Amino acid sequence: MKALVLYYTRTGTTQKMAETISQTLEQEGIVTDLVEANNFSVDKLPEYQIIVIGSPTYYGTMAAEIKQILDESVRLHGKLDGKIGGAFTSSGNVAGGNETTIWSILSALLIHGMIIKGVHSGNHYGPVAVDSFGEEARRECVEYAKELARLGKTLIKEQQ
Ligand SMILES: Cc1cc2nc3c(=O)[nH]c(=O)nc-3n(C[C@H](O)[C@H](O)[C@H](O)COP(=O)(O)O)c2cc1C
Repeated sequence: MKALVLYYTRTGTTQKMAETISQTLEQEGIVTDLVEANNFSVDKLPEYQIIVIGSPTYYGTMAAEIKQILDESVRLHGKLDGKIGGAFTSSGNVAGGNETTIWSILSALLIHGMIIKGVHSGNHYGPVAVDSFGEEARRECVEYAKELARLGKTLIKEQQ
Protein backbone atom coordinates (compact mmCIF):
# COMPACT_ATOMS: atom_id res chain seq x y z
CA MET A 1 0.00 0.00 0.00
CA LYS A 2 1.33 3.41 -0.98
CA ALA A 3 0.08 6.89 -0.01
CA LEU A 4 0.37 10.24 -1.73
CA VAL A 5 0.29 13.56 0.11
CA LEU A 6 -0.11 16.17 -2.61
CA TYR A 7 -0.11 19.85 -1.71
CA TYR A 8 0.28 23.40 -2.92
CA THR A 9 1.62 26.25 -0.80
CA ARG A 10 2.84 29.82 -1.17
CA THR A 11 3.76 30.78 2.37
CA GLY A 12 4.44 27.35 3.88
CA THR A 13 1.53 26.56 6.18
CA THR A 14 -0.09 23.94 3.95
CA GLN A 15 3.36 22.43 3.41
CA LYS A 16 3.85 21.99 7.17
CA MET A 17 0.47 20.24 7.35
CA ALA A 18 1.44 18.00 4.42
CA GLU A 19 4.79 17.13 6.02
CA THR A 20 3.10 16.18 9.29
CA ILE A 21 0.50 13.99 7.55
CA SER A 22 3.19 12.35 5.43
CA GLN A 23 5.51 11.69 8.41
CA THR A 24 2.63 10.20 10.41
CA LEU A 25 1.59 7.88 7.55
CA GLU A 26 5.21 6.72 7.34
CA GLN A 27 5.29 6.14 11.10
CA GLU A 28 2.15 4.02 10.66
CA GLY A 29 4.10 1.84 8.23
CA ILE A 30 2.76 3.22 4.95
CA VAL A 31 5.22 4.16 2.21
CA THR A 32 4.31 7.78 1.41
CA ASP A 33 5.28 10.21 -1.31
CA LEU A 34 5.09 13.89 -0.36
CA VAL A 35 4.81 15.95 -3.55
CA GLU A 36 4.28 19.64 -4.31
CA ALA A 37 1.63 20.21 -6.99
CA ASN A 38 4.01 21.76 -9.53
CA ASN A 39 6.22 18.66 -9.37
CA PHE A 40 3.40 16.16 -9.83
CA SER A 41 2.30 14.26 -12.88
CA VAL A 42 -1.38 13.32 -12.76
CA ASP A 43 -0.66 9.99 -14.47
CA LYS A 44 0.96 8.79 -11.23
CA LEU A 45 -2.33 8.89 -9.27
CA PRO A 46 -3.31 5.25 -9.93
CA GLU A 47 -0.09 4.10 -8.16
CA TYR A 48 -1.50 5.16 -4.80
CA GLN A 49 -4.12 3.53 -2.57
CA ILE A 50 -4.39 6.57 -0.25
CA ILE A 51 -4.50 10.06 -1.78
CA VAL A 52 -4.55 13.11 0.52
CA ILE A 53 -4.67 16.57 -1.02
CA GLY A 54 -3.96 19.91 0.69
CA SER A 55 -4.47 23.44 -0.57
CA PRO A 56 -4.51 26.93 0.86
CA THR A 57 -7.98 28.45 0.91
CA TYR A 58 -8.20 30.91 -1.99
CA TYR A 59 -11.49 32.79 -2.18
CA GLY A 60 -13.24 29.91 -0.46
CA THR A 61 -11.95 27.19 -2.73
CA MET A 62 -8.78 25.33 -3.70
CA ALA A 63 -5.77 26.93 -5.40
CA ALA A 64 -5.66 26.78 -9.21
CA GLU A 65 -2.63 24.46 -9.08
CA ILE A 66 -4.68 21.79 -7.28
CA LYS A 67 -7.76 22.37 -9.45
CA GLN A 68 -5.65 21.87 -12.54
CA ILE A 69 -4.50 18.44 -11.33
CA LEU A 70 -8.06 17.42 -10.48
CA ASP A 71 -9.31 18.61 -13.88
CA GLU A 72 -6.54 16.70 -15.64
CA SER A 73 -7.46 13.61 -13.60
CA VAL A 74 -10.53 13.19 -15.82
CA ARG A 75 -8.40 11.07 -18.11
CA LEU A 76 -8.07 8.59 -15.24
CA HIS A 77 -11.80 8.52 -14.55
CA GLY A 78 -12.75 5.05 -13.30
CA LYS A 79 -9.18 4.17 -12.32
CA LEU A 80 -9.32 5.77 -8.85
CA ASP A 81 -12.51 4.01 -7.76
CA GLY A 82 -12.30 2.48 -4.27
CA LYS A 83 -9.16 4.32 -3.23
CA ILE A 84 -9.09 6.22 0.07
CA GLY A 85 -9.10 10.01 -0.12
CA GLY A 86 -8.72 12.97 2.19
CA ALA A 87 -8.23 16.73 2.13
CA PHE A 88 -6.84 19.52 4.29
CA THR A 89 -6.46 23.27 4.06
CA SER A 90 -4.94 26.37 5.56
CA SER A 91 -6.81 29.66 5.67
CA GLY A 92 -6.39 33.19 6.95
CA ASN A 93 -9.69 33.29 8.84
CA VAL A 94 -11.69 30.90 10.99
CA ALA A 95 -14.73 31.14 8.73
CA GLY A 96 -12.83 32.23 5.62
CA GLY A 97 -14.03 29.40 3.41
CA ASN A 98 -11.80 26.61 4.68
CA GLU A 99 -14.73 24.20 4.90
CA THR A 100 -15.82 24.91 1.33
CA THR A 101 -12.21 24.46 0.20
CA ILE A 102 -11.99 21.01 1.73
CA TRP A 103 -15.41 20.16 0.29
CA SER A 104 -14.37 21.24 -3.19
CA ILE A 105 -11.46 18.77 -3.09
CA LEU A 106 -13.48 15.97 -1.48
CA SER A 107 -16.23 16.46 -4.03
CA ALA A 108 -13.82 15.66 -6.87
CA LEU A 109 -12.49 12.62 -5.01
CA LEU A 110 -16.03 11.34 -4.38
CA ILE A 111 -16.86 11.77 -8.07
CA HIS A 112 -13.85 9.55 -8.78
CA GLY A 113 -15.50 6.90 -6.57
CA MET A 114 -13.07 7.28 -3.73
CA ILE A 115 -13.77 6.52 -0.06
CA ILE A 116 -13.67 9.51 2.33
CA LYS A 117 -13.20 9.34 6.10
CA GLY A 118 -15.00 11.96 8.19
CA VAL A 119 -13.78 13.20 11.56
CA HIS A 120 -16.17 12.90 14.51
CA SER A 121 -14.32 15.37 16.72
CA GLY A 122 -12.47 18.55 15.76
CA ASN A 123 -12.81 19.79 12.17
CA HIS A 124 -15.21 17.27 10.67
CA TYR A 125 -14.14 17.25 7.02
CA GLY A 126 -10.37 17.27 7.45
CA PRO A 127 -7.56 19.22 9.13
CA VAL A 128 -7.62 23.01 9.02
CA ALA A 129 -4.83 25.41 10.04
CA VAL A 130 -6.02 28.96 10.62
CA ASP A 131 -3.40 31.67 10.15
CA SER A 132 -0.41 29.49 11.01
CA PHE A 133 0.56 25.90 11.77
CA GLY A 134 -0.06 25.72 15.52
CA GLU A 135 -0.24 22.86 17.97
CA GLU A 136 -3.95 22.20 17.34
CA ALA A 137 -3.44 21.93 13.59
CA ARG A 138 -0.46 19.62 14.14
CA ARG A 139 -2.51 17.35 16.38
CA GLU A 140 -5.34 17.27 13.82
CA CYS A 141 -2.95 16.33 11.04
CA VAL A 142 -1.45 13.52 13.12
CA GLU A 143 -4.86 12.12 14.12
CA TYR A 144 -6.19 12.40 10.56
CA ALA A 145 -3.20 10.56 9.12
CA LYS A 146 -3.55 7.82 11.74
CA GLU A 147 -7.24 7.39 10.83
CA LEU A 148 -6.45 7.19 7.11
CA ALA A 149 -3.71 4.64 7.78
CA ARG A 150 -6.09 2.57 9.91
CA LEU A 151 -8.77 2.69 7.20
CA GLY A 152 -6.21 1.83 4.54
CA LYS A 153 -4.95 -1.20 6.40
CA THR A 154 -8.52 -2.50 6.77
CA LEU A 155 -10.07 -1.66 3.40
CA ILE A 156 -7.16 -2.09 1.05
CA LYS A 157 -6.42 -5.51 2.57
CA GLU A 158 -10.03 -6.54 1.91
CA GLN A 159 -9.82 -5.33 -1.70
CA GLN A 160 -6.67 -7.37 -2.44
C1 LIG B 1 -5.11 34.62 -3.51
C2 LIG B 1 -5.42 34.39 -2.05
C3 LIG B 1 -6.73 34.21 -1.66
C4 LIG B 1 -7.04 33.96 -0.34
N1 LIG B 1 -8.33 33.77 0.02
C5 LIG B 1 -8.65 33.49 1.31
C6 LIG B 1 -10.00 33.26 1.69
O1 LIG B 1 -10.93 33.28 0.89
N2 LIG B 1 -10.25 33.01 3.01
C7 LIG B 1 -9.26 32.96 3.96
O2 LIG B 1 -9.56 32.71 5.12
N3 LIG B 1 -7.96 33.17 3.62
C8 LIG B 1 -7.63 33.43 2.31
N4 LIG B 1 -6.31 33.62 1.95
C9 LIG B 1 -5.26 33.40 2.97
C10 LIG B 1 -4.64 31.99 2.83
O3 LIG B 1 -5.61 30.99 2.74
C11 LIG B 1 -3.74 31.71 4.04
O4 LIG B 1 -2.76 32.70 4.17
C12 LIG B 1 -3.10 30.34 3.97
O5 LIG B 1 -2.62 29.99 5.24
C13 LIG B 1 -1.96 30.28 2.98
O6 LIG B 1 -1.45 28.98 2.92
P1 LIG B 1 0.08 28.66 2.56
O7 LIG B 1 0.92 29.23 3.68
O8 LIG B 1 0.15 27.18 2.49
O9 LIG B 1 0.37 29.32 1.24
C14 LIG B 1 -5.99 33.91 0.63
C15 LIG B 1 -4.67 34.12 0.24
C16 LIG B 1 -4.38 34.35 -1.09
C17 LIG B 1 -2.94 34.57 -1.50
